Amino acid sequence: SPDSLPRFGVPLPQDLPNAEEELERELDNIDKWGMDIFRIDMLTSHRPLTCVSYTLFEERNLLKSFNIPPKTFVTYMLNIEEHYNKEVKYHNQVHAADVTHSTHFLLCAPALESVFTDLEILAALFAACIHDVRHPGLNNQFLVNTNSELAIMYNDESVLENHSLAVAFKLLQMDNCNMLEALNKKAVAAVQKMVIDMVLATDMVKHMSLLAELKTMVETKKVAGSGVLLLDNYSDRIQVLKNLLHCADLANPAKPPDFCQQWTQRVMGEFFTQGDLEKEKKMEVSPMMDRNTVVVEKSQVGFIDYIIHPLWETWADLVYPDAQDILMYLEQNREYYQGQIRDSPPPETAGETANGNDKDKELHIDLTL
Ligand SMILES: COc1ccc(C2=NN(C3CCN(C(=O)CN4C(=O)CCC4=O)CC3)C(=O)[C@@H]3CC=CC[C@H]23)cc1OC
Ligand SMILES: [Mg+2]
Ligand SMILES: [Zn+2]
Repeated sequence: SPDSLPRFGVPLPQDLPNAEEELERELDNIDKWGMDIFRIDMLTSHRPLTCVSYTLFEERNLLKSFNIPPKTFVTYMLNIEEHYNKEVKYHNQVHAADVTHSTHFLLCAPALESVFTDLEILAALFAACIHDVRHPGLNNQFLVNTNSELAIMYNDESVLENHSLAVAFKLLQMDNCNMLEALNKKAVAAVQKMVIDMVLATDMVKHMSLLAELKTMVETKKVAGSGVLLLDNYSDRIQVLKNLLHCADLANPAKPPDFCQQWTQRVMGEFFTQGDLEKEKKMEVSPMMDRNTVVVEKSQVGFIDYIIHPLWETWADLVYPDAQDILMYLEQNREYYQGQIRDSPPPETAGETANGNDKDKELHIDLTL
């Protein structure tokens, strides 16, 4: 019947004869880290978020568990997807779909089996879907420095993250969009609080404190007899979910090389666009955003060494040995970028060269050779 939903929630491109079977093949990898979200974006006419979230909610039986009418779920998700910015090169609906899929994968870790309730899983997937909605392709610092409407609205505090949350909960109130309508008030309040806590934790200013807490949790890790994590209070449970979403948001360098490199191109495209705008406005250009000075490969090595590896190494300890393959991809990608850096000589110690000779003399010798 006309009002029945398409199989994957979204209409498929008419000009692709076997789009449905191609899409089915890609979605067969939905429980694998290497699922090709870029191909799903293409096969769904750029609605990967609705397609992936619908597939995941069906697979996890969350629509039935919470009496979410499929039509309502899809209507809401299409609405959310529409509110991601297609012109933004990185923080668009493909990133949201990718983070939602990565969140699902991380929740599947054996160390987390039966640890989280369906309500907590719904909250985590929902948070991933909406966490960057209405992202303008500009960072918080830019919005604050330019006294933007958003920065004033949110008093300079996690401006983008607050905005995404407000938009997501506002859209729930639109016609036929309230996917949480069948939940009782207490459950809705619990989901809303968890989603707010998780999305606010994706603001990179929270990274160091989040990682420090995760390290403490790993050091004092309580494990049940079956080997799964023991989390017996809200604070510990939400702390793991915050870090899980943060890891999913910082998963690009830990993905198969060709996906990692596509994400790098996209994020640098977005960063350089902001850098150009900062130059235009005679502002100081933000770190990693000056297309004339940035060495992309060096930025990736620095990003991996200072941010990504410390986080993922700690996460991998928490769920040991479930994230070992992810760590492998991360180390492989780090080596790739390190190898791409035009071979600069090894760092010299002050005043003398690598083999201990006096710099000037060696330079002299070179010149006369
Ligand atoms: C695929 O590649 C990237 C994907 C996402 C980001 C994000 N970056 N950021 C901050 C930018 C400023 N930061 C740094 O400069 C960190 N840093 C150092 O301090 C030394 C070297 C280095 O890179 C912290 C992260 C974001 O805030 C984005 C939004 C949320 C999550 C990650 C995103 C960066 C990527 O490649 C550099
Ligand atoms: Mg964000
Ligand atoms: Zn994000």
